[in-house]
Amino acid sequence: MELTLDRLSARLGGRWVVDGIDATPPAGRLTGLLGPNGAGKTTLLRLVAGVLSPERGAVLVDDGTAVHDLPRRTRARRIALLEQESTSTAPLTVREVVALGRIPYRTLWGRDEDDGAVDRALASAQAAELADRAWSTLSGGERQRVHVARALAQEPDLLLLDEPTNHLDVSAQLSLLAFVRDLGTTTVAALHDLNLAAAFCEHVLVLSQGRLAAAGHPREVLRPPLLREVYGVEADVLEHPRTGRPVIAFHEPARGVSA
Ligand SMILES: Nc1ncnc2c1ncn2[C@@H]1O[C@H](COP(=O)(O)OP(=O)(O)OP(=O)(O)O)[C@@H](O)[C@H]1O
Repeated sequence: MELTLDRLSARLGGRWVVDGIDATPPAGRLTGLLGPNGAGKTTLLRLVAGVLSPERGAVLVDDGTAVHDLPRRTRARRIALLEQESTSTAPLTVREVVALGRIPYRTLWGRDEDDGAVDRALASAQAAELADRAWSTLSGGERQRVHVARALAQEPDLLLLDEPTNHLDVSAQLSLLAFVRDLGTTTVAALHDLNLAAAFCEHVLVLSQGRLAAAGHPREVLRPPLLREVYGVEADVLEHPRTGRPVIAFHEPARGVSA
């Protein structure tokens, strides 16, 4: 899906939390949404998903249709949002949780048009072995994989992931991001781990206090002056010996000096 953010702005609690963002995440690729705590990443993802309405500007898809003008069912089929720390307290099995992602595809009689979609999504998210478990008994990392499966079951054209690697061990983090990168779906993922973003993203957007501080390929964007300005950290940026991508080696903060 083609996606354009056009002067996108939203105010929460009387403050501009997303402030005039212009951006074009590349279609069919993985874009990392970066920035310190409170920078506006979650709010931006919710605006793009159409869950929140912008106060100014717009989110445009395809030939320039505003996300908010898409019919509800179309939006539910085409855009999946994996929220941070999604919870579900209902006594559901994992398969039932993933099947919630298929609701926009149910016919009037409640039948899914594609009864293989749930199994495909479970397999892709490496959660197939959890299918018959009770949701409430899963570990944090297992729950995260199931949430990813639910978003994949929606078979969206635009995948929005808020900290998808939360709770995942290193192997699961690498497999998830490699999978999402190779999916060919326009994906925007809020990430805190800059080295994961550097390794897997084609494009990164860096937010700072609601504004776009930088955008581009991680190699161009993730440089020491930007890391200092946006995150208040010192770092050396090296080159990965195998991939040529940036590897960020952070310095310890100086004692007694706050960022
Ligand atoms: N409903 C709300 N009312 C008032 N302020 C809000 C509301 N929701 C979010 N904010 C504020 O907006 C700012 C941006 O929040 P947001 O959750 O988008 O940031 P984030 O970049 O996702 O942060 P984190 O990395 O900590 O998850 C924060 O300062 C937050 O306190």
